Amino acid sequence: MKLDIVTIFPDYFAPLDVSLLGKARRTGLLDVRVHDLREWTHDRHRTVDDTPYGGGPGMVMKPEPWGEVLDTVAPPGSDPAPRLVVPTPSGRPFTQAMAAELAAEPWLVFACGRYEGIDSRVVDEARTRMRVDEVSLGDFVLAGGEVAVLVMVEAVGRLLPGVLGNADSVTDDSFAPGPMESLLEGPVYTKPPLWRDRPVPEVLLSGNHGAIARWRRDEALRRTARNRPDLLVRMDPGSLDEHDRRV
Ligand SMILES: COC(=O)COc1cccc(COC(=O)c2cn[nH]c2)c1
Repeated sequence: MKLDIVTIFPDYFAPLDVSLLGKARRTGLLDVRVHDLREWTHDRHRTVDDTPYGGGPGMVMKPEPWGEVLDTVAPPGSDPAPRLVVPTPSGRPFTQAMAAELAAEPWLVFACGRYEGIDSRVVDEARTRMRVDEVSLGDFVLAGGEVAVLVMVEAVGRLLPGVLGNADSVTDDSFAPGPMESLLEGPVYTKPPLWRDRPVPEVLLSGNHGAIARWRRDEALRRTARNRPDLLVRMDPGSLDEHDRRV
């Protein structure tokens, strides 16, 4: 997969050289390129922002540099065209399903907004020649898109075959399709069996895989009911059996 990231703070993406994603880059699974938007400015001060039309606080990112960098990074007529992903508080919610969808794309371009945002004509113009997704990571405001892009690159990158050591840990993710879909992960344990007078739940040491699976589902249901009741109401009632309802 090819990833292009456009930002005024390229150093934010140094972390992509470490850990899993660093290995994926070195093995060629991921081809990540970071572009400094200021290289597409032509004035002495390398200006990327200006005051908002209609007044109001803060600054808006000028359209010209964005138009030029997107023309360079994703020349009109590129085939396949890339998918442009723009993190923004006013976007569609980013979910595991969207991460999986993006992981199937051959080429993603991430645009990191700053200040009050990017001149809206940039996204409008980009839509004429590529798919554009304005994506929100949650109901909060960051100073810019860089951290949001790091989150999305990690969420997408770990789904790429070969990037993660153990493919199984992707299939039983929270929110991954299957019987535990849209349930939160339950508690996990490892050695020692007793730690500061706290034992590991007996069932997990029993070797009774049916009982272990049931216990894990019960714990996932309990945690979901406690922390994310909204997920439970969204679940298909058919996927909850009599036992589930009593948990
Ligand atoms: C068209 O898109 C834009 O103009 C994007 O502009 C901005 C401006 C400021 C900050 C950000 C980063 O995104 C978030 O803060 C964010 C995403 N999810 N939750 C919070 C982006």
